[in-house]
Amino acid sequence: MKFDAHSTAIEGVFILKRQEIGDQRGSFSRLFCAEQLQAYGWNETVIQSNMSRNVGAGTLRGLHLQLPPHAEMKFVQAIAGRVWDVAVDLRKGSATFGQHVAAELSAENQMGLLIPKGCAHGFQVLSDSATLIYHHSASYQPEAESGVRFDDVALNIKWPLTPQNLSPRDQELPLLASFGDGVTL
Ligand SMILES: Cc1cn([C@H]2C[C@H](O)[C@@H](COP(=O)(O)OP(=O)(O)O[C@H]3O[C@H](C)C(=O)[C@H](O)[C@H]3O)O2)c(=O)[nH]c1=O
Repeated sequence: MKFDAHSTAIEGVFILKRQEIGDQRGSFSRLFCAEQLQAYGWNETVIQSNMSRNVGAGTLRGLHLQLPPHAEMKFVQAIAGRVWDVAVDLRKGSATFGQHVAAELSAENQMGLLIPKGCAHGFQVLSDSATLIYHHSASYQPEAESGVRFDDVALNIKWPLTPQNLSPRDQELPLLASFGDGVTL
């Protein structure tokens, strides 16, 4: 079983399509493979895996990242429904600082987004509900949690639907300008 990888405009952000093998009983697919993902920069242990269950088209979570020394890589996949998944480059010295890439992730298209340290992640639900699985290379450290506002004009993210259901925290996240010239990793 192999992941079909596609690079993006942001270095280190990859779209990885998992393989699904079906038969008369249903199907089998691999959600993570350390050996294969090394080729796309994942050279650390999976420390935590999380599940995000979401209801309501338009629901938006993010854009979040953990700051050093707890910066983390994430591999995000949809196992039910459809989301518009976004990564924003906040790395100091990156040629794409402040830029973002987006991809539709769904149970059907089997796509996942590999997000390197120093990039913020967020998504918007496109279906009535959606469930995401995350693999993380670091543990959750609330004191290291940061993020950038989903509607910051400096990011110019064209969310497909009217954003809904944002948490109070997400509504108050800082703007890109507050990151100066970026996160030092
Ligand atoms: C992320 C996380 C959260 N929590 C607790 C903290 C809260 O009590 C509750 C919900 O947390 P939060 O509102 O931060 O969840 P999301 O807004 O979905 O955050 C996630 O959504 C964006 C899009 C991401 O990329 C991150 O994985 C993550 O930040 O779960 C934990 O106990 N462990 C965790 O790893």
